[in-house]
Amino acid sequence: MAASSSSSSSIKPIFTTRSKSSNSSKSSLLSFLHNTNPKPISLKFSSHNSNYTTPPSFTIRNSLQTALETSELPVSKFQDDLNLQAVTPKPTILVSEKLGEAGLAILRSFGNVECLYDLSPEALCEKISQCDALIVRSGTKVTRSVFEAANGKLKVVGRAGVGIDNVDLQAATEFGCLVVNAPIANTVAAAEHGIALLASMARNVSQADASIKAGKWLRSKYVGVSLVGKTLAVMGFGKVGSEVARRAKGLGMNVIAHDPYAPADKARAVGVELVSFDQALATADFISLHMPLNPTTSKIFNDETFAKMKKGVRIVNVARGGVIDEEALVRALDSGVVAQAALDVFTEEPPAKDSKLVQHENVTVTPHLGASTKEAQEGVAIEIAEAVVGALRGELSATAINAPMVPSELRSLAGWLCSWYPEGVALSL
Ligand SMILES: NC(=O)C1=CN([C@@H]2O[C@H](COP(=O)(O)OP(=O)(O)OC[C@H]3O[C@@H](n4cnc5c(N)ncnc54)[C@H](O)[C@@H]3O)[C@@H](O)[C@H]2O)C=CC1
Ligand SMILES: O=C(O)C(=O)COP(=O)(O)O
Repeated sequence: MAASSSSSSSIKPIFTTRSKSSNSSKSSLLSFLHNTNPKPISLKFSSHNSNYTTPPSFTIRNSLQTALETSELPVSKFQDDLNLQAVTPKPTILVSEKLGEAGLAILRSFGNVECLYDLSPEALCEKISQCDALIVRSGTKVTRSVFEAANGKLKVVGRAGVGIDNVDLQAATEFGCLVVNAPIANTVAAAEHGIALLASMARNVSQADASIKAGKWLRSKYVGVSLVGKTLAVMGFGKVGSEVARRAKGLGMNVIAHDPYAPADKARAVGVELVSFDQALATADFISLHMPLNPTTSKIFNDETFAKMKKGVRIVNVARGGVIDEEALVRALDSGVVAQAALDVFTEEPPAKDSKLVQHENVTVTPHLGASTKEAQEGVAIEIAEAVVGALRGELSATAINAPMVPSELRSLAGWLCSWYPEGVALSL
């Protein structure tokens, strides 16, 4: 494939585009074709070194379809030529973890849906080469091996939730696979779970519950601490963090937040003061974690940072286990620097049965339930199904985490066009 910045008369066809206003509702993977730059740009492809001899995937055809519909070309000529509608097969969508019915219904109306919930990593790699899209939650690791095994067929990975730390984004991008998530629908559920853990930790609810079921009646052992008037540091003032802050203020807490990227006016609007990381640690009676897991936040809570906390601090984590050095947390609990922790998430999920952290008497745990309400799961399922179907249709995704599709699609499109037009093709924009 060769690309040049000038057009050539020996090359056909020339795709020109209509003005943006002519079809504003239709976004496309080829939306960059809607170029308002008066200087024409053209990409020239020739078949000389193209490896593409097979017809394009449905995604490419859908993108091309959209491009044709929004162009000034005599569409029928090309539609007849390319037989876009007739050759489009139904995509295969693999759902590897439990997804709400409403989302599955949307997916089924568009493609062939296979729900296989307990695939081993090896079985996933074996299956993936037959799939156009994969939908996961937090339990499926979408590793480089998965993208390698997909052999170019996998076009979209949909994360039915927020955190995308279980998807190798670098590999996805390299393999031309779009990753989309569902960032909105589980925000309130996660915030409510954070508040549930905060309150139950402060009043020893789970320990007291276990003791009474074991035949004990320990009223003095389980005297708790009050929330009102205490300082809560929200670490990560995004969607979940800000909802936790709002609710904590309703409980009479003094709320501060640390987030290097949060706008001060957003915090002010909730009545929250944005502070530095160290200031948050030094001031807080309670710390609630709501940042994503990434290389910057990995084990950001460690021996050094626990040492900066107020003695007797209480920590809630509904973000990701990996933001805490779990061995350091055990040490901090043993020394009393951390009085209690309430954890929904763990570095390894599920954690080992004999995990010192999980078994610690001052630790309350739940099995990654932050997003697990009926309402949130229905919402997330719809949100991710719409995002995945949109991406497969060739539409530009509002929740794309990476954006590898344009070059990849263009390469595939170029190869395919070259197989139809061996003398070469120019896209004039
Ligand atoms: N336990 C569960 O079931 C759930 C867990 N989550 C976790 O919660 C995280 C947050 O979710 P949302 O609030 O929806 O995401 P979000 O993207 O709206 O908020 C994350 C915030 O963290 C901030 N941040 C990034 N690096 C930071 C750092 N080093 N220190 C402090 N703040 C930092 C960002 O600026 C952003 O404002 C997700 O990434 C996910 O891992 C989300 C939903 C459910
Ligand atoms: O949305 C998130 O980031 C979550 O952690 C929710 O995870 P889940 O989809 O319940 O496995």
